[in-house]
Amino acid sequence: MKKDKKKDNDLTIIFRHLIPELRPYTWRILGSLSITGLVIGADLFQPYCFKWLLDAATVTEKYPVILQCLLLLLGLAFVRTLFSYWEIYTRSRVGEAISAQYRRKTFEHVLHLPLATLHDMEESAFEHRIMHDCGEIGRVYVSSKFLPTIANIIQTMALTLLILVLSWQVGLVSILVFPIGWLISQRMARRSHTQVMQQRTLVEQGHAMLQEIFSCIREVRAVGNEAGEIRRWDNWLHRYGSVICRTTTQHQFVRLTLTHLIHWIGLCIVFGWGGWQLLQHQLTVGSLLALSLYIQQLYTTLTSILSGRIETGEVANSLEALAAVFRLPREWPDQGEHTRKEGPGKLEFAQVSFSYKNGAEKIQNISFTSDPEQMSGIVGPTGSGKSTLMNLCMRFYEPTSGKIFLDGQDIAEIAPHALRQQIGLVSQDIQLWNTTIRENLVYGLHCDVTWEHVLEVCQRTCVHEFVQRLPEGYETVVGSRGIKLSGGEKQRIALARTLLRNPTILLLDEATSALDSLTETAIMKTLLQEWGKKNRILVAHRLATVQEADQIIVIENGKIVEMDAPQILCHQNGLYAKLYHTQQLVTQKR
Ligand SMILES: Nc1ncnc2c1ncn2[C@@H]1O[C@H](COP(=O)(O)OP(=O)(O)OP(=O)(O)O)[C@@H](O)[C@H]1O
Repeated sequence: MKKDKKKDNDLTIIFRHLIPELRPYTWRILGSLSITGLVIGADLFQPYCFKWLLDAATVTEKYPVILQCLLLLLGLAFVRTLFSYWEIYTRSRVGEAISAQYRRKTFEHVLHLPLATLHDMEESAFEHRIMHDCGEIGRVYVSSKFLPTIANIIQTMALTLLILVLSWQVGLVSILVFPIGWLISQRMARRSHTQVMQQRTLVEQGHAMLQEIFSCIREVRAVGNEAGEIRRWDNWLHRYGSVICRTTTQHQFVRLTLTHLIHWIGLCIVFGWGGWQLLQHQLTVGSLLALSLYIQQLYTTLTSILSGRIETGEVANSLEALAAVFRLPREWPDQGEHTRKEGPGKLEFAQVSFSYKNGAEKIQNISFTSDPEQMSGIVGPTGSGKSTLMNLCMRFYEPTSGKIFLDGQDIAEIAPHALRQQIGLVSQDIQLWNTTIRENLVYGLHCDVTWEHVLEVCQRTCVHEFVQRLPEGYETVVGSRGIKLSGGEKQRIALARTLLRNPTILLLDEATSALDSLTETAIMKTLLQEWGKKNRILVAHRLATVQEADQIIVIENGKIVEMDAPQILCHQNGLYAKLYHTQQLVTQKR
């Protein structure tokens, strides 16, 4: 995902992108912080109890006070434990709610991105945004860093005040350590931002690689390249390992150094100065103990603030990555008319040209009309642009020039959502959901259909024929992407699924290529007779599939080279006749 050239400071990124998103959770955050306030209160009270206890033992020598202080401390410990549980719970709830809000928003946005945008991206990138980055923001950052940091800042201020009250000289000197720590952490935060970026890129590459290997597992097995893939994976592991090792070492080093160094320096100051004040009888033993406990607490909160500061790089990266996703323009509902009255389904291409991003023109100046009740066949050599034409009809891509009209209306003025309710596409690459055949058949149906109607369509598309032989019939689970079905079975389900939506225009892109001739003939008969009122456009390599078509459009290198009825074209000396005779020859030889 592209990033802006000018880099913002990570705190600026957090303020710009995260804070506005927290607004709906203001009350929940305030509730969580109030509980944190109770925990802080208990922490602040504890050293004072010890001071009273020690002063009672060394100065006033009152044993009952010691017992009272001990009871108070034990009570405080139990109450604090309860408050802490409640605090962690409310904080996690806020964090999870924010993650869920980001996940919902990102998922919804990605679902509405144009196909062209989705195809340009690494498939796993969006998955990573939704699963990792959204979790990073809410669960990791807000619940365990952002809210604790606010609490730590409040606690730091209270502690500073208490220390100053107990001994202002010790207080002032011990606070001086903070600016030094802040400077170190600012520097580390900048470096960490870059390292986190490297880490993120590597993680995404790893995800993409795994996804690719597992989706191509048949090919890996077929060519026996398991060793090659293991080498590729090892290579990634090696690169990832060294980046993680470097980042973790630096993080841990800074965190430990800050924690130990600051603690030690702080304690030396307290006991050095405090000891001297004790000798001068300006401080009691109880006050010295309370001071040292407060200083310990102060430095613990300070180091949490500082290490939290170093780790802001990670969440800033996630926020920036999500902001980049949100900047990608949506396909719908911003464009075109949302609802549309159904027409007869006349489709007209008027001088349409198209090129994929930064590429040569794959469709050049194409004009043709396909009328209702007509069957048009599109044929041509592989790579000539037939599927691209289908994609343009569906508005998966926009023509670079020219227009496509549906019943006289430019499809650029119709919202893709409304357009696609009228056009049914069965594409070459059939995707089935990993669920039952029944659920696959009715997937995405907007209108109510009876099971009898589903069965009727299944019979016409020869689905019923193979499903009834399956032990679990329509309740058979088809596996991931329909892996448990044959290519022809998948095609039949896809065809039935499209016909159930009852579109006005049917686009069949090699939709029967995997069927045996008998099944294909039966389905073509249905298309000709039962669905004869629809505008049907068939892309086919096998010319027998389109021999009953009213017109054939022959495409070569993105241009229409011939267009007429098949009976006429096969007697001309063009590309269609050449393809036709070659296929006949091959069939005769067999
Ligand atoms: N998403 C894409 N990005 C860039 N180029 C593409 C994309 N999809 C297809 N192409 C290119 O566009 C050209 C036309 O492809 P298209 O799939 O439309 O051909 P086709 O006639 O349907 O081929 P086939 O008969 O093999 O299915 C090809 O050169 C192909 O490489």
